[in-house]
Amino acid sequence: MAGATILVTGGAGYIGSHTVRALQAQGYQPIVLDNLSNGQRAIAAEVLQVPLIVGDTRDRLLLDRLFAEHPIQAVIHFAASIEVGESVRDPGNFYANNVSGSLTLLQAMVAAGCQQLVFSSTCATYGLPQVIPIPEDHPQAPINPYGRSKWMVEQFLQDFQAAYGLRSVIFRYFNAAGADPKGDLGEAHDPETHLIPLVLQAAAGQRPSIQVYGTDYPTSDGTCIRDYIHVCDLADAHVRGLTYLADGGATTAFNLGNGNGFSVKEVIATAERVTQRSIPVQLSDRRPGDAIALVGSSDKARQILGWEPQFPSLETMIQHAWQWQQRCDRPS
Ligand SMILES: NC(=O)c1ccc[n+]([C@@H]2O[C@H](COP(=O)([O-])OP(=O)(O)OC[C@H]3O[C@@H](n4cnc5c(N)ncnc54)[C@H](O)[C@@H]3O)[C@@H](O)[C@H]2O)c1
Ligand SMILES: O=c1ccn([C@@H]2O[C@H](COP(=O)(O)OP(=O)(O)O[C@H]3O[C@H](CO)[C@@H](O)[C@H](O)[C@H]3O)[C@@H](O)[C@H]2O)c(=O)[nH]1
Repeated sequence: MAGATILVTGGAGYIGSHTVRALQAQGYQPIVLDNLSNGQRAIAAEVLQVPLIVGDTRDRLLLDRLFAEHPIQAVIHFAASIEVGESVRDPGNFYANNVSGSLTLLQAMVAAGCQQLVFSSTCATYGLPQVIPIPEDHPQAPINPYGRSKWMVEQFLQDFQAAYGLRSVIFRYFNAAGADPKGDLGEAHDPETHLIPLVLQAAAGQRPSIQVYGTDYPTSDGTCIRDYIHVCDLADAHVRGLTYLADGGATTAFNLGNGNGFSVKEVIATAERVTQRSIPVQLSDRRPGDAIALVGSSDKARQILGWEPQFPSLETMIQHAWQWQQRCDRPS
């Protein structure tokens, strides 16, 4: 499939931009559709020099035009609203963007005869885990609108395979972290809500402290536990997902994580070691919608896709994110 045109929705965002680079490295021709609500025009247009169509996944006329004008072999669908806390405060916008946007895209794909999709889902679809590490066949019972929005789309994908033959790889990521080791791509959200970049902003003195959301969880130090996965390892999995679909693979879901859980306090301590700075901490109430612990088994992706994370260490992820953070600090 090298040389094939791949539509990447949300390709100006964090995981999408790293995936565009991985596609380019393998000889694919990515084109990006992004409404720039949370993405960076300069990253797409200047750093990656990828064709960027500024538009929305809910715009069916635009999608029909894109499929008519480009020989799109497959779609990688990142475009979504992503913050758990915001989904609790404003579920309407979440469902409108994540559910309607995905449905509009799927219908446009069917109309255009494009039959292969890689979809960004999340470990948040599992809800409160009954076993750790979580396998893919764990019951899905999301506890926030964000997770529910992704779970709904996962169900559409089963129906779309049965009815229209549209096949999908569903990736349930754990917590994306890190940055391209080259140093020119990374997480650039404004405002930022994710733990590691916020911790590094506190280390850099750009914010007075890092707030720890909840210290009374039933974990060893009272703070939430997450499984962090390097963004370049996520990007590599997407390229493998395309190969799986091109080889005729049926719709299925894969976890993408490292299988190691780190508490919020452990992340902060690791960041202090990496940056050699002390990071002021403010203990706060729990954030609505947060699961206590999310750690996944990714054996299925290893076995079926031959995927093996290249940067499994949390220190390395934070090191790469710190390199990116310092580059962003420098005047260009
Ligand atoms: N970051 C994580 O840890 C994580 C974990 C699990 C799943 N995910 C999923 O991965 C995907 C990418 O996440 P990310 O962290 O790169 O987020 P991001 O916000 O950096 O990227 C999403 C991109 O989609 C664009 N977008 C949003 N709605 C759109 C729409 N309707 N039409 C066109 N473009 C739109 C945004 O402008 C942004 O560039 C999302 O679907 C997210 O739910 C992320
Ligand atoms: O200032 C902060 C920010 C976060 N946290 C905590 O750190 C952990 C991680 O939070 P965050 O980095 O916001 O990620 P999640 O809420 O776990 O969500 C991310 O990871 C999910 C998969 O677990 C994805 O589905 C989401 O899209 C993505 O935003 C959580 O326990 C938060 O409560 C803090 O204590 N202080």
